Amino acid sequence: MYKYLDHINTPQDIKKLNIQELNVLSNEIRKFLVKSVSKTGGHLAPNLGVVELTLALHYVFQSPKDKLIWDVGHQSYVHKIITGRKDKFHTLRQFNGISGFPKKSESIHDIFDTGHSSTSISTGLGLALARDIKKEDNHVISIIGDGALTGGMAFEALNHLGHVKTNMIVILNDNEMSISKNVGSISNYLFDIRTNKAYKKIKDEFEHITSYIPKIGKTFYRTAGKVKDTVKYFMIPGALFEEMGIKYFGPIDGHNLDELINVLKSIKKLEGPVLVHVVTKKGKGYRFAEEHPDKYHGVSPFRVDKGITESQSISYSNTAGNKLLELAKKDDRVIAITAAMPSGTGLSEFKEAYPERFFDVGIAEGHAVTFAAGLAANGLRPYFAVYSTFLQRSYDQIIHDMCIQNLPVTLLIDRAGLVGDDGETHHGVFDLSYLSSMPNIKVMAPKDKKELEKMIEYSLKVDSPVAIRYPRGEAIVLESEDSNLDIEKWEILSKGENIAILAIGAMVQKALAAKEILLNKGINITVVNGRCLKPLDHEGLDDIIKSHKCIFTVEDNVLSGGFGSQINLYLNSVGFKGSITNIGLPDKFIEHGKVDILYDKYGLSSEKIAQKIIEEIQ
Ligand SMILES: Cc1ncc(C[n+]2csc(CCOP(=O)(O)OP(=O)(O)O)c2C)c(N)n1
Ligand SMILES: CC(=O)[C@@H](O)[C@H](O)COP(=O)(O)O
Ligand SMILES: [Mg+2]
Repeated sequence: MYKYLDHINTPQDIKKLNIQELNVLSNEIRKFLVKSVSKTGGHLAPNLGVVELTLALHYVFQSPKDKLIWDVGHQSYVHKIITGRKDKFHTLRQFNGISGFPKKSESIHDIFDTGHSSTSISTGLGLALARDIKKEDNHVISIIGDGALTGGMAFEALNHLGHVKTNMIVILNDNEMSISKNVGSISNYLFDIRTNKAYKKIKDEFEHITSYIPKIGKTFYRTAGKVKDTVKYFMIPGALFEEMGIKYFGPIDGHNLDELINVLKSIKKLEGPVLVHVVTKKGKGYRFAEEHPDKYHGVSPFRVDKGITESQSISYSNTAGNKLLELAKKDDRVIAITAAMPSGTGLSEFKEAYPERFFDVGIAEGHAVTFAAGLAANGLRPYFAVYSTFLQRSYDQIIHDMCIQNLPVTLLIDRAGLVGDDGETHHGVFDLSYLSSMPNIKVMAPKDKKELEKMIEYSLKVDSPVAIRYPRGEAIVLESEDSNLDIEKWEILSKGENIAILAIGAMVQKALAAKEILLNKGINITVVNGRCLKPLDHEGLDDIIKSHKCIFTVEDNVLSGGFGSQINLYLNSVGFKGSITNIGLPDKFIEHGKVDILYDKYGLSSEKIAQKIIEEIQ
């Protein structure tokens, strides 16, 4: 089928090919990627952009002795394909299949597990300094994208690297894209480097003039040296990195295997830290992805000849974005913030409508929270829309900058609960636990679309931090006549006898379906929408325990510290004598796979909830 790819099983096989053959192999890998990812879904455009770069790295270095660390890791598919996982590639991101990110458990060539951004230089530096201490001999290579370089941690690591000056290589894969167009002053700086055509001409002229200087006199020579240093800041590509103590090489064409291999071979011999600036095209080789690298960053299954079809359904993300836009029209204090995910969080239209009140801060979730707190401290009403898993980066900022000062920042926490295919690094299953332990913040989760809208409206009326968490995907609308106008009060959705399920967020729908299953078996239970976790609706709970002796709590969060834990604490404090059973996620990292498969495996499907209730009451 494939002339070269069929014979590539280990990185050693790459080394047997010449440049011409490697170029043919690159084309074959692109075909393979498009065909395979069109069936499984996955991060297509980032991988199409790094085919030659990955081959060149494996050609020049000796993996796994030399350590390749992929930042975020969403662009490690080519690396996976040539390190023995080509035959399993059709299982990518499927339950029990290979992961969409590097996993040490999968291969000796995967050095470090990733999924979150901007960690590769810190990891690499740790590996390199451990190597030095243990007197080992290998190369450490961190491959970081221009988007990931907007994350503060990357700069903390460069700061450290330039100081300790150990042997380490940083490959900066610059495709001008984060998920959307990359933003920020560093991104502008890289753009200037890439496009500085005048640089070479001016540099040549300057060197020509200064070559006469020794004949003129020492003083002038010294002065000219200083001028040259100053000019360097403006003229020499990568001066920023050079000044940090890191040798800069580039920009290099990341699709030219000859050039890539030659440069990598040369820098391999150098002492000290080196940064190689490689310019690539995201989506290269597949027309649709080249034209819309943002839309092809991560894709669901699609037809290769037609490209992706965009979903027509309204997601929770779009619901939140639309509601925010509506509020912004009426209230000019409303500000929207994203950390490099404007479209994923439903803010694209807000960005178009109110560019002056929209901020993309780059992959900088910690900064986003403190920045929002600053805006709130000066009277504005910032909304930070962020995936639950990435908000973990802001734990201290939420406490120190939002909650202690009781500032009215609202966190719109998208992708809460199980997210599916991205797996353990991306599930948003800790937020209820860590947020509900913080004073001053209100923590909510809507059962459906209408309730999300209501919560966002409510957040604008209160003068304190608010966190609203909602799941990935289509926004459902549940039938309910909510007589309760107070969103902090719980809602009784169905009245039964003696047994009550208290559910939160996406689990309310599961609880209602479990109730139907039980009704068919002659068991009539109460279902409560526990939409506000903090403050906890004590009055509502008091009423429920008056008439129910068996309480079940259901949440798509870890059991430890979450919805059920908070209810247990309260029921203990009032001396509840009945039984309480908590249903939620266990104390382990949850693997990847379709959400419904995972719900079922971890007891959160309606069938499993009903089954658990039957077991407990028998
Ligand atoms: C902490 C964190 N925030 C956000 C994300 C979501 N995310 C994944 S890839 C990506 C863009 C990365 O851009 P870049 O590093 O340039 O890689 P490219 O896809 O362009 O190759 C973002 C924002 C993440 N993985 N981790
Ligand atoms: C690699 C990464 O972190 C993102 O690309 C993430 O996979 C996006 O997830 P969604 O598909 O839910 O937007
Ligand atoms: Mg990029």
